[in-house]
Amino acid sequence: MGRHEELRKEIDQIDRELVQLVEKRMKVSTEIAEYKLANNIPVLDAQREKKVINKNISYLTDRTLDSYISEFSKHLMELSRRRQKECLKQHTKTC
Ligand SMILES: O=C(O)C(=O)C[C@]1(C(=O)O)C=C[C@@H](O)C=C1
Repeated sequence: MGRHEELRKEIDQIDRELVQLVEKRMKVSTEIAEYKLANNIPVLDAQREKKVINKNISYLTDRTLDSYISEFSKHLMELSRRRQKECLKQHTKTC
């Protein structure tokens, strides 16, 4: 196997793990949505989002990746909010 293919295999494995973790995160987010619905709490919590971004950046060892992880976290939470809203709207068993 050439080096390119070898590295792609590595990426594929990382993506598999990432997808599994994102799925797990989305499930927890859905549970939070249920809690928010029951307790009349809005989906967006801007303060919490700032904390999550800073926390995630702090896990990095490579400081040159700060802005990437900041953006990645923002995207992740945007998707999480979208999913929460979708679940609250439909309120079906799939969520
Ligand atoms: O912590 C919450 O209240 C959540 O709903 C989770 C979450 C997240 O995905 O991390 C999603 C939406 C909020 O704006 C803040 C954080």
